Amino acid sequence: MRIGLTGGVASGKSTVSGILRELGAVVIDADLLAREVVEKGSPGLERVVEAFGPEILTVDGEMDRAKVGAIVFADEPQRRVLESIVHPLVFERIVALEEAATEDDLVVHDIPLLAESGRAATFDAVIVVDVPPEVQVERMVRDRGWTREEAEARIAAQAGREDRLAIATYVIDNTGTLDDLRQRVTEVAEELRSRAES
Ligand SMILES: CC(C)(COP(=O)(O)OP(=O)(O)OC[C@H]1O[C@@H](n2cnc3c(N)ncnc32)[C@H](O)[C@@H]1O)[C@@H](O)C(=O)NCCC(=O)NCCS
Ligand SMILES: Nc1ncnc2c1ncn2[C@@H]1O[C@H](COP(=O)(O)OP(=O)(O)OP(=O)(O)O)[C@@H](O)[C@H]1O
Repeated sequence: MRIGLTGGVASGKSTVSGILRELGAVVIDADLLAREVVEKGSPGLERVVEAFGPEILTVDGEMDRAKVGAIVFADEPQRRVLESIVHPLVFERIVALEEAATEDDLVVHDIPLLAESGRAATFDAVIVVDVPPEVQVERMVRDRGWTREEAEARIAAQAGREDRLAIATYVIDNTGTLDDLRQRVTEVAEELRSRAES
């Protein structure tokens, strides 16, 4: 089964995918792939430098993620430019990783922008991790040291909560404790396994 996993920034997707991995799922993480395709010295990073200038590199030749984030989350056309470079490269890697998975695997695609992509219907089921925007902001400020403004800019760059909930087969409410989350994820994984068997 191919499962889409999504949720707003800092909703808890990585935490959920970590639990699913412990429960035996194969996880394909789009954020991780989006980092790999612009690694130091990669053709992807070369293209980002052509578009945004060498000032987005650190002294070590890595992409300065904070600098690029400050540019693209303040300016939608710039964000589209970055996405037009990164997304096709990520998609290529997703296809290659999927080919490596076996038929019995529960393959979970952690895709932050699944609602925006229009690809939700290509999955057998979609899990949406849901928290209200106040909780997203609180967790970004608490755990990432971002300002409230930075956190709000990232939320504003994404689909609204209702648009994400509209693509959900399963909603995972993550306003409770991490123990509550683990219990709900385990329930959803069991339902997915019984669907796969039927
Ligand atoms: C702008 C960048 C350099 C900022 O890096 P940073 O380390 O601060 O964030 P990171 O990559 O870990 O992403 C954290 C979260 O931000 C949100 N986010 C990232 N990119 C985007 C985007 N283009 N639009 C809306 N939200 C986004 C997602 O919720 C993601 O889970 C980076 O996010 C990036 O390269 N974005 C473009 C690629 C992309 O769209 N990735 C998202 C899924 S493929
Ligand atoms: N139920 C919870 N209670 C408290 N903190 C939580 C809970 N779930 C997740 N967190 C914390 O909130 C932060 C965001 O979670 P996580 O990194 O899993 O979100 P994400 O959706 O993957 O984020 P991103 O969109 O940036 O990839 C993390 O610091 C995580 O430890």
